[in-house]
Amino acid sequence: MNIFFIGAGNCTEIILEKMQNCIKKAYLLDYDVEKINFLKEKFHFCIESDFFISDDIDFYVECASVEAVKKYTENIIRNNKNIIILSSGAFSDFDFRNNVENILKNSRSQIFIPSGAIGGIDIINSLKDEINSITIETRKPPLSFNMINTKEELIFYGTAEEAIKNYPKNINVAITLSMAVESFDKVKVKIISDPKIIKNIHKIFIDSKAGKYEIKIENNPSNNPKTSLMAPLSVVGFLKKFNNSIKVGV
Ligand SMILES: NC(=O)C1=CN([C@@H]2O[C@H](COP(=O)(O)OP(=O)(O)OC[C@H]3O[C@@H](n4cnc5c(N)ncnc54)[C@H](OP(=O)(O)O)[C@@H]3O)[C@@H](O)[C@H]2O)C=CC1
Ligand SMILES: O=C([O-])CC(=O)C(=O)O
Repeated sequence: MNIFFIGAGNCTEIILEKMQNCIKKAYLLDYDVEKINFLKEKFHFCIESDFFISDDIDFYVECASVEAVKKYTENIIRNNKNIIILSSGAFSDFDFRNNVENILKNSRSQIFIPSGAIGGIDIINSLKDEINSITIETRKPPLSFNMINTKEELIFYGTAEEAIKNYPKNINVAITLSMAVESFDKVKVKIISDPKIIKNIHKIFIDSKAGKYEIKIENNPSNNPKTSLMAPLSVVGFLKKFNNSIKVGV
């Protein structure tokens, strides 16, 4: 398959590594030419590229930033191409979300938001209308927040929308949950900078008419300490099972 990557950083490198036997051509766009050159050297099927739309491309994959999602998605879906988005935080912007939904009404495109650094989206998909409350508590080492606190510190408590405004590279997971719940008011977010841990830990508490659920995820970080290794692996998992005729856990 041919993939256009928006962003040539940490997640893109991991996806390329894991998908190298399945990718024919990987187009790379990034502000940083050195990152592109590094990946071109490592994976010979990589090609530096400006943004373009082509029938040659099977998937656009965004592994860059909230801002990049806002810059490129509308063009991609106006042209009936599919995109996988990791920086799901972009969807907390009402105008952006609204425009995308309107364009999709007349487009054959699909937007795929992987579960990224969390799990339990299957539970939410099943219970959506039954949920009374949902909270995510995210705990990461201080380095992820460019902090040097020596004691545990609650650095944010509030809505998912406010959380992603304050921490656009650390809490996309809260917007992924909000998209799954189809409510931007319901998901409450706690963010803790914790010097005692080396993992990125997400706890999700769901109270619903069908039952109570607590999901704890202890992620190893990737080379980017803000980003859990599971986030790019969720894209790999999705791409590998996309063409399967039997889909499990849908
Ligand atoms: N949904 C989820 O569960 C998760 C989502 N994420 C998100 O995934 C994204 C990728 O993470 P990761 O690979 O670790 O990040 P990296 O910083 O390693 O790589 C992102 C690359 O994209 C570049 N970039 C950003 N915006 C643009 C743009 N508009 N045009 C061109 N290049 C751009 C960055 O350049 P520069 O450094 O100069 O900005 C950087 O080189 C991040 O937004 C992260 O927050 C991460 C973890 C979990
Ligand atoms: O990788 C993680 O653990 C979560 C993350 O950065 C995000 O949601 O933006």
